[in-house]
Amino acid sequence: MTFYDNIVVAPWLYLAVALGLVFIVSRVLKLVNGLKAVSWLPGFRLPLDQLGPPGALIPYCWWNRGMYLTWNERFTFYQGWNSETVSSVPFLIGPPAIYTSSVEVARQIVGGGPKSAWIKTLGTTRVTSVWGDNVLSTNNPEWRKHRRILGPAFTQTSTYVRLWSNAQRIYHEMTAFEGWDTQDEIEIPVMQKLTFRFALNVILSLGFGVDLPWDSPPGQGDEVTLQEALRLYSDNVMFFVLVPKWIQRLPFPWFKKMAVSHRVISDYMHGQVTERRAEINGGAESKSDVFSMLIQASEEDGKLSLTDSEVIGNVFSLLFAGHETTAQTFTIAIGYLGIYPDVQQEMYDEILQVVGKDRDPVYEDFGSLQKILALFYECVRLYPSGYIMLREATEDTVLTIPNDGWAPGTRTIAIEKGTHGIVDVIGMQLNPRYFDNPSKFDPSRWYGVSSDSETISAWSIGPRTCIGRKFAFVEAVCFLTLFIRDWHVEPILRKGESTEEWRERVMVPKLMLSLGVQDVPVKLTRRTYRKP
Ligand code: HEM
Repeated sequence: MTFYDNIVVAPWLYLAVALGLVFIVSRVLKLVNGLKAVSWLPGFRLPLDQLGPPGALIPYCWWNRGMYLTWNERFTFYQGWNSETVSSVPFLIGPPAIYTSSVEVARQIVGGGPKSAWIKTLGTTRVTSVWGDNVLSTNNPEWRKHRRILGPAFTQTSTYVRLWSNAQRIYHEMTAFEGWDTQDEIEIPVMQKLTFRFALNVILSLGFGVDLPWDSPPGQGDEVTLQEALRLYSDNVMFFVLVPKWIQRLPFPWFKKMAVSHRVISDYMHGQVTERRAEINGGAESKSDVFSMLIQASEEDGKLSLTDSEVIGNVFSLLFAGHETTAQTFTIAIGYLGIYPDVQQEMYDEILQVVGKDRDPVYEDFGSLQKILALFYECVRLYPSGYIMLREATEDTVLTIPNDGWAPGTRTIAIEKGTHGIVDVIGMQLNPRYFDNPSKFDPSRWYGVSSDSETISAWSIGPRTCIGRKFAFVEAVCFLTLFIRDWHVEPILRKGESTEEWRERVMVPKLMLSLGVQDVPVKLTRRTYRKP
C-alpha cells in the first residue's frame, strides 16, 4: 500500500475541480470567441467589460482600467497599440468591444442612417428613458419620429433669440442674488455650484417654460416645491436612473424626499400636458417653450403624434443632455481663463471691440464673438463633456479602419453581432491627425473654423449629431461674454501653490454621466464700473 492510497478525496472536491475546469474552459472559449468577433484586432484583454458594471465602477488599477481608461491613457492608449482603433475582449464578464479615436470609424458607428447595424445599447436606452421614450433613448425607426418632431424647435431663429435674452436675464439674477452686484472682489470656492444652477435655469425656461427664481425658497416641512423638486431631480439624476425602484422606496428620509420630488414633477408635467393640449385645441396661442412646441407639433401632425409620456420624455431628454454638459464646460472655461491671463485678455478685447462697455450683448452679436465661441470649442475639445458614445452591432457587419502605424490607407475588418462600438471622444479630440499639438490649450486653433465643420466632432457627427449643438454655442457665448466683460478671473491658490500646481490639482476629471473637473475655486475682480 502506498502513501497515496491512504488519501481520501472528498467527492465535493472532485465536483469543485470539475466545475473549476468547466469554468476555465468556458472563459477561454469566451476569450477566443470575443477575439473572433473583433477579427483579432489588437487590444487589451482584461477580466471585465470596462464600461458596464462592475468593471466601470472599480477604480483604475493594473487589472481593471474602468471608466477612467480613456482619460488616464489619453496620450498612450492608441500609441501603445500603434492603431487608432483597438479592441477590448473581456474574458470573465462583458461583450467584446472596439474603441476608436478615428472620426472615419466614428462616422460608421454613430453616424449611420436607417440601415446602420449599430444601435444604442439597452443600458443607454434604460438610463435615458426614465420619463418616457425620447430622441435620446430610441433607435430607428422611432428615433426618426422624435427627431423630426423635436427638430423644428432647434432650427428656428426665435428659439435662439429667446435663449439669449433668457440666459442674460438669468445671469443678471445670479449676480444680484449672489451679491456680486455690490462687490468688487468675490471669492467663489466651487464655481460649479453657480454654473450648474445657471444652465439648469436656462434649460428649464427654454425647455419646460418654467422660470425658476435664482434663490427659490424651500418647501415647508415635508412639502417639496416644484422648483426644489426639479433642482433635486437634476442634481441626483443618477439616483433615479441607476438605483433599483425597490431601493428607492425604502423608508429613509432622503429617499422619501426624492420620491416626493418625483411625484411633484410627474403631477406638474402631466397637468401641463393636459392643459397645453386643451389650450392648443381650443385655439389659444401656444407658448413658445419646447414643451408647447412638441405638443403643438404632435397635435398638428397625426403621423408624428407623441403620447403624453413621450412629450415628457423628450422635454426631460433636454434637461438630461443639455444642462450638465454645458455647465461642466462653462466651469472648465473659467478655470482656463484663470490659468491663461493672456487668453483672458484676448477674449476681453474681442468683447470690447464687438459689444463695448455701454450696453449688454444681444443675439445679433453672436456671429461676431468668434473668439469666445473658439474658447468654448477648445474647452469641449480638451474636456469633452459627452466623452463616450456607445453602440452595439445588431448584426454581423464590417468596419473600414485606418491602417496600423498611421500608414496611409485603410483596411476592412469583420465585426460580429453583439460587439460594442465605443467612440472615444477624448481620444478623437486628442488625435494628432486632426489637431496639431493636441494637448495644448489654444483657442486660436478654432479661429475661422465654420460652426458646421466636422472638426467639431465632440458633438457627434452625422444625422444623430447633438440636436442642442447650436443651443450650447449660443448659451455659451452669451454667458461667457457677460462673465468676461464684467469679471477678471484668477485661480484661488493654496499657500505656496503655483498656477501650474493649481491646474494639476483642480483640472482633474470627474467622470459621471458627463465629464467635468474637481471643484474650481476662483477669485473674481470687477472690471466694469459698479453703479453706486
Ligand atoms: C457642451 C455641450 C454639449 C455637448 C458636448 C454635447 C454632446 C453630445 C453628444 C456627443 C451627443 C451624441 C450622443 C450619442 O449619440 O451617443 C449628443 C446628443 C444629444 N444632445 Fe448634446 N451636447 C451638448 C449640449 C446639448 C444641449 C444644450 C442640448 C439641449 C438643449 C443637447 C441635447 C442633445 C440631445 C437631445 C441629443 C440626442 C440627439 C439624438 O440622438 O438625435 N445637448 N450631445
